[in-house]
Parts: sequence; C-alpha cells; structure tokens
Amino acid sequence: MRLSLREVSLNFGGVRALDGVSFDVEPGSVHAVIGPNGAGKSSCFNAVCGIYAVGGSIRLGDRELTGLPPHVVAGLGVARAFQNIALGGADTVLDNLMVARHHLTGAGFVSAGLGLRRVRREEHRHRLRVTEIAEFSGLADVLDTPVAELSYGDRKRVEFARALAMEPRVLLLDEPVAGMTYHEKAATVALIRETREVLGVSVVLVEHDMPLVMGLADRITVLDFGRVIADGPPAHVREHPDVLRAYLGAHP
Ligand SMILES: Nc1ncnc2c1ncn2[C@@H]1O[C@H](COP(=O)(O)OP(=O)(O)OP(=O)(O)O)[C@@H](O)[C@H]1O
Repeated sequence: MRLSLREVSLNFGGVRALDGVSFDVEPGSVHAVIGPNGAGKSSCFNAVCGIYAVGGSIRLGDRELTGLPPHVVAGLGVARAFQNIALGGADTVLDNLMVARHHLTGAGFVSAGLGLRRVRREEHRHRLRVTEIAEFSGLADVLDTPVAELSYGDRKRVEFARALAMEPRVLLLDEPVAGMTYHEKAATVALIRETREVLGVSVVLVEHDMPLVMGLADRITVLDFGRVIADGPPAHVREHPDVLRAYLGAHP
C-alpha cells in the first residue's frame, strides 16, 4: 500500500517544522528521509504516526490518516520502531513482542466475552506468530531472555521485531543503526532488505549514515528547513545541487 504525503505542514510557534511536504512511499520499497539537523525529519515521522496534528493529507492506500490518534494509525498498518524506546527490561523478548500484538486482539487476551479455551487458542496463535517474527529478526535464541540482559544490537532488534509484531504495511525506523558496530550495522541492513523482500513491508527510515542510506534506499526524500528540496533514487539525490549545498555543505 502506498503511503502518500500531500502538502503536509506543521508549525511550532513561529517555526515551520514542515512546509508543504509531499512525497510517496511506494509499496514494498525502502525509502529514506534525510536532511541536516532541524530539517524536519522527526516532525515528519511524528506527523505520519499521528503524534502531531498537521495540515495537508497523509494517506495509506485510500485511508486518510490525518486526524487519527496514534493507536488507530498503528492499527491501520503504520508501525514505528522507536529509537531508545523503554523496552520492558525485566520482561523477556517474547513478552515484549506479545505486548505489541495487543491491538490485534481487540479486547486483549483475557476478554470476559471469550471462553477460556478460545482465549488459550488465541494466545497460542499469537505466540506462534511472535516466535516466527523473532526467528525472522534473528532473536530465536534469546526469546526467553530478559531484554535487560541483551547486547545493544539485540535490544535494537527487539525494537525492530516489536514493530513487526504489529503486522505493519509500513515500518518507520528512526536511526536504526545509530551507535551500532560494523557487524551490527551489516546485520540490520540485511534485516531491512529482508523485511522489504520477504515480508513485502515498506520501510521508511531516518538515518544520518549516508553511505548506508545511499546503498540501501530505493528512494530518498531530502528535507531542508521543513521543505522537500530533492526526491528520487540515490543517484539523482546524490548529484542534486541543492542537496550538495544544503546537506553536504558544499559550495558549488
Ligand atoms: N516540540 C517542539 N517544539 C518546538 N519546536 C520544535 C519541536 N520539535 C521540533 N521543533 C523544531 O522544528 C524544526 C524541525 O525539527 P525536527 O526535530 O523535526 O528536525 P530533524 O530533522 O529531526 O532534526 P535532527 O536531525 O536534529 O533530529 C526544528 O527547527 C526544531 O527546533
């Protein structure tokens, strides 16, 4: 499903954080949003998630997302892996992934209206799916380990898997490789590629690591002072004079 932003605007007092931002995230693609500090990348993510009310239109397929609260946007298929999110440290990886599925279970696992057997069957089904997602995300060996005992790289994987456990159509990743070692980065890039290729989920990422973005993204939107200054495949964006000027600090 295509995610489309049209003329999205957001003000903080006198600051125009987003100024008529329009771009499309094609189904099953990796799309990067880049730009200098303060360009509006986080604001853009928060707008898509429903955290900020914005002007303009944000659509997933035919559904208008603007004006909807974050949990409804998530339920419609836009999941976000938060940077440094407070994972339940004492809880196991499995517990953390199960929590992410609550919005899929309507009233939750223990609903007064459901018979005990049905509740158990439902929970079993979710456990199987969560185990699959953990395997996909490289967490099969640590399913029963408390998150607090995991390495930094594995905790980032839990954030990723937790977003996948929401069964998204679009996955938003905020600086997915920040602070990672070379090997952790390579593993994350592979996981993002598989998410696109195997699951067919679109991935939108904000990331400062330029070589990584250029090698991974199908398409890149460049923001500067809340506006889109370039949008296209990496080769196009890399050569764009406005991008060189604004982003890379070159003075052609
Ligand atoms: N909650 C807020 N209140 C006031 N101003 C804000 C708020 N959030 C962001 N801004 C301002 O909006 C503009 C865009 O900020 P935003 O955080 O979206 O940029 P960014 O591209 O994510 O930056 P960075 O790369 O530094 O994280 C900046 O001028 C910022 O100071």
